[in-house]
Amino acid sequence: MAMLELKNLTMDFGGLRAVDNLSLNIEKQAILGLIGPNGAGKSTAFNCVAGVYKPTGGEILFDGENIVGQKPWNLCKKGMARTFQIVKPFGTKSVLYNVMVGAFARTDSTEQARRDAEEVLEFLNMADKKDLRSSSLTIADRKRLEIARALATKPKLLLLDEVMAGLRPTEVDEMIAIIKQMRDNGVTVFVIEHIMRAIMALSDEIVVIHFGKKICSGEPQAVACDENVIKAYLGEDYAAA
Ligand SMILES: Nc1ncnc2c1ncn2[C@@H]1O[C@H](COP(=O)(O)OP(=O)(O)OP(=O)(O)O)[C@@H](O)[C@H]1O
Repeated sequence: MAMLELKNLTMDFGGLRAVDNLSLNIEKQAILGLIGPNGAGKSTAFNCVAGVYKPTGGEILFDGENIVGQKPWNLCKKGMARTFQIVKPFGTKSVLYNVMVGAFARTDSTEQARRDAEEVLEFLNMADKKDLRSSSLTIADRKRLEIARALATKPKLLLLDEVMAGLRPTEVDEMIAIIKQMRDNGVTVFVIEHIMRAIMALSDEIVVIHFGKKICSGEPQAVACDENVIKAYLGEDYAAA
């Protein structure tokens, strides 16, 4: 059974159809990349999956259960976590405190939350930064902190929304390695990303949307050569490179 299945997912904002009959499957422990031009409907699709929006049509099966209409905190308890495009930690609080907030989704014990948070920070190579104020972190570390907060909730499915935007090439490489490691540890990953090099290196499968509709899906190499994808998103320069 797939970890996540979208069946004809549709989301209308008044007269605007932001997501249009989108269907896709993410197998357990796979990484699926969702790409498309600005305004294609990627974040809206994420927000439907994460329970922020109630879709106007279709079904969302999370580990076999139709979760349409369930609230984000319920979904978090069931094992879904997400990061946000705009990173907003509690800036005056320490890195550790911020990650413990995530860990409290799973436990009422402060000691347990601290242990879980420290373990996650260790995994993300941020253990030495745990006492720093979050507002003092670099962009790359803020992105890691965002992932740490999500990971501390112990998700089965992690939704990553542009976690590589603004990173330097070496930081992108580190992030790719971290995400693959998370997958190897058992997490299924649904990722939105504009950096093509990263999405190509990461994804087992890529789905491309344009005006809310799926225009292509498949293995990264095949998607990158698809004529419709080149026209709608990648451009001729990418194809020639
Ligand atoms: N809350 C909202 N109310 C009305 N329209 C919205 C809302 N959220 C998104 N939209 C519209 O839905 C469409 C899809 O937007 P969305 O943010 O999902 O695209 P995206 O693919 O994530 O874009 P980007 O790559 O720029 O983040 C756009 O036309 C956008 O203006």
